[in-house]
Amino acid sequence: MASGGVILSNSFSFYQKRIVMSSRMQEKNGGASIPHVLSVAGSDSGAGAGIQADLKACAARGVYCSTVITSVTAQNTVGVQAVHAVPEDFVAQQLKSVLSDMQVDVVKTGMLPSVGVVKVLLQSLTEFSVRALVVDPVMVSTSGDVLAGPSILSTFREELLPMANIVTPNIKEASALLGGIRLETVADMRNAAELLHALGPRNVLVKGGDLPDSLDAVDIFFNGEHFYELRSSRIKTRNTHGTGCTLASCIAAELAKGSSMLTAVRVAKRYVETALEYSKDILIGNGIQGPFDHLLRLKSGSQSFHRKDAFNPSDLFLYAVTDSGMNKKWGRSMVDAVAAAIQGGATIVQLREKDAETRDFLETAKSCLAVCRSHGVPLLINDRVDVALASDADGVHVGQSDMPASVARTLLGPEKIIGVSCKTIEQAQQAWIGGADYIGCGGVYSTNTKANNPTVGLDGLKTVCSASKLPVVAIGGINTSNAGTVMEMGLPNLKGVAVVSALFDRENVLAETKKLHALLMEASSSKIQ
Ligand SMILES: Cc1ncc(COP(=O)(O)OP(=O)(O)O)c(N)n1
Ligand SMILES: Cc1ncsc1CCOP(=O)(O)O
Ligand SMILES: [Mg+2]
Repeated sequence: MASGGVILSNSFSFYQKRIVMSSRMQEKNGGASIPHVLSVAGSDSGAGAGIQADLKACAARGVYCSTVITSVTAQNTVGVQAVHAVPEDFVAQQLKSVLSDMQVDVVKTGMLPSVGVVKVLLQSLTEFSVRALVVDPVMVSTSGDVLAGPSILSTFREELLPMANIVTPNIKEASALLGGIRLETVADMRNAAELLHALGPRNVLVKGGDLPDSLDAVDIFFNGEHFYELRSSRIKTRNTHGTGCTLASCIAAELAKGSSMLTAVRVAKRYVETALEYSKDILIGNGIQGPFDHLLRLKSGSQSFHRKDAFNPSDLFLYAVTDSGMNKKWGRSMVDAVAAAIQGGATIVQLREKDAETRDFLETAKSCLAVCRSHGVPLLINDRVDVALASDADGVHVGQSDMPASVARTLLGPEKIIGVSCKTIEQAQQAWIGGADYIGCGGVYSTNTKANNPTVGLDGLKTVCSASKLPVVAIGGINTSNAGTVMEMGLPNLKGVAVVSALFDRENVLAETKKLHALLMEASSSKIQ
């Protein structure tokens, strides 16, 4: 077994020290520590790589990230215009500030511009215990600019790599570390991984993204015993600036959370692939290589991101809630039914699939979303936050026995719409506290669509509407013969009606939706006068 690695995971003295330290911290602060990565790297003014990428990657992976800046680069998507090295004693000062105060789990290195900086780092690591060292041997930027000269190679080989728990070179870096050997095939990468491992790091990941003539991106992971060929399909995008820094930071983050090395590498690869796929079309800067979106939020075409208002309560005016059984009975597809309802005047749609297989539900959601988006009508998913996330729908509607609104909000983020079914003032209050956007109140009248659902009647609706801090939509047994009555009551916060059978258990969805829409328009205009 290699002798390298800052801390051997089975090192008794290390754990003794850590246990003493953390219990002391908790005694003092009374709180729990959170996984912590320290990034020792250079700053990228364009924020695609370097310290900025490390911060975003750790944030995306739910890990705290502190920073020691080794160098400040003037950089954009065109290239590196200038480099200003931070004096070595000031790098040492930053290291001391962080490590003497904070409980760092994993140190991740990026740009280490001089032998002196490497030595300062190694000295700090002998003074302060951390659980692992992840070395991304940054030498050349993706634009081809040199970030660490050849003079540093022997220090990397002889002093840094033996301390590393993992080193993550790309093909050019692996070649440079091994004296310029040719790396052109997967077999060459395996050979390089073995040679690098012999220098002392406990694990090696040789990244094959730059390997010519390959449809897949192949990385070789070697732990001293086994080789793993980690393959993923190559994503066609210009937005790959910072992938190396991000991958290494993500490995560090997963290690800090307690993953094994192989799991950390696998998770990190999947995360980078997802982020690249998600942001393959975003446009930042005019150079040939752009940054990507670590937080998966800038995706072009995502209407929900670009929507000006996260939620407009007037969208609740005519709320169409689907039912696949009814649509099947009348011989039409879900997409056709949704399109007809929108054409007839539905202002929001909820996909309510109680019996569908998850895979079919997701496909239906995606198809319906395309229709809804093309008409600017929000699409919500009934019950299933996972399907809402996977389809990028505009939100969810949850009931009292479904996922709590507060949890759905955490998962879906601030922009998505969340509706909650409420029959009482207390439930309405809880929905508001939980971060919901609206409440659905009912059943107002009895219905065959939802079994075992006690009605609240018009009185119950009135009680909830009067107390609610959120906009309300009435649901349950509402149709063309009673919708006018509901709306003409002029209840505070009542914005519209939600209907299933009155639209979808009918032969002509378009005609029925138009009829209900006209009636609601009339009821709301009579309310204004
Ligand atoms: C707009 C709207 N209001 C209420 C409901 C009912 O939701 P829930 O109580 O979770 O019952 P199910 O629909 O899941 O059976 C709703 N779907 N939409
Ligand atoms: C889902 C739901 N939640 C309360 S009543 C109800 C069913 C509404 O269906 P319909 O409009 O056919 O009465
Ligand atoms: Mg439900």
